[in-house]
Amino acid sequence: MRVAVLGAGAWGTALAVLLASKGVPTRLWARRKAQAEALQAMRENRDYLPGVAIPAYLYPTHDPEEALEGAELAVVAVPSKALRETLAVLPPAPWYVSATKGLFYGGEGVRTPAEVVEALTQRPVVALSGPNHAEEVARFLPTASVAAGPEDLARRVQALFSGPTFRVYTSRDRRGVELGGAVKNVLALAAGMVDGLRLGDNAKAALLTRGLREMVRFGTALGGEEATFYGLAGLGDLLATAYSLHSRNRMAGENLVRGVDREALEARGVVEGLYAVKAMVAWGKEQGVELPVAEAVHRVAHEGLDPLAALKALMAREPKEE
Ligand SMILES: NC(=O)c1ccc[n+]([C@@H]2O[C@H](COP(=O)([O-])OP(=O)(O)OC[C@H]3O[C@@H](n4cnc5c(N)ncnc54)[C@H](O)[C@@H]3O)[C@@H](O)[C@H]2O)c1
Ligand SMILES: O=P(O)(O)OC[C@H](O)CO
Repeated sequence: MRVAVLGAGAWGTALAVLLASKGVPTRLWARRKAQAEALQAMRENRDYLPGVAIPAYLYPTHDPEEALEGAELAVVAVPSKALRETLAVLPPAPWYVSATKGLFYGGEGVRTPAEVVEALTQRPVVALSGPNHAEEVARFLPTASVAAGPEDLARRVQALFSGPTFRVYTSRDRRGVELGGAVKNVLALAAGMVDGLRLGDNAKAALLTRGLREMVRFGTALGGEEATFYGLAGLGDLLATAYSLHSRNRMAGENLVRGVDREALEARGVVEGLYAVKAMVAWGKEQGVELPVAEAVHRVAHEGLDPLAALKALMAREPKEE
């Protein structure tokens, strides 16, 4: 039994390290040949996950055929913006685990990464999501995650990834699990703005609590179960990201406040919240649903509004019942 991990960024590498350290033969597909060669030569991913040794059972490759050869399943861990083009260049796997966090909005409404993988491959897909920083998972710090999808395959993912430092729960609510993982990135951008503006603990707690309500409103309207958003893949991931020094989303919020330009925001890695917020706001406008925190993040990140003005506007909203 072999596993293919698609995407040699921080998360793909961490998941591949986790599996290979359990003795699971794992092939890690890197988009760039030079990156695969560097991983082979140095046995370390210096660009995306420095300081973590690559175990013997992990084989990095740029060759699509070699990556998927004999794989029981493929774990998709590329940024959401690269999902379609990645699946287009790779041979199919029997089934997939989607570890990408993101949101798409188009003619078919809101789509999650697992839904996109399923539509493109016509194979079963389990989503794996939770409060999971690659830097900590790869260093074997205690972590919990959720495998959501068809029950038999979710259980298979649970058995495959579980170990002394990685505890996997199963869920049937794949949509809710993925919506939680996408919305928390938008809220983490807002949390980073509060941090950058030094507005204090009260402001951050208020923003995240109201943001959680927004996650529930958005997520249940799209078919997620309310309890999912109070679980690991919702509240759990929101806490891990919004208070983290690792988080690229939270850090991007801080950098937006400092006037760092849009291109430079992704210098430390992909910032999924910048894309997810577009999908959220477009959906909210079409459905006539208010999403005040997401709209404020959108105005700052994509329309150039001053962050302080956006936060003041949130405070000045019409008084209401909690
Ligand atoms: N980093 C984490 O802790 C973490 C944890 C859970 C989930 N995720 C999710 O995993 C996904 C990947 O995140 P990451 O942290 O590994 O990103 P990263 O920024 O560390 O790495 C991105 C990787 O994608 C590759 N890439 C960039 N553009 C590409 C393209 N157009 N086509 C193919 N490959 C491309 C890069 O070469 C790189 O290998 C995101 O959706 C993220 O939200 C990340
Ligand atoms: O670094 P971030 O902000 O993409 O967050 C990483 C993971 O999603 C945390 O669970």
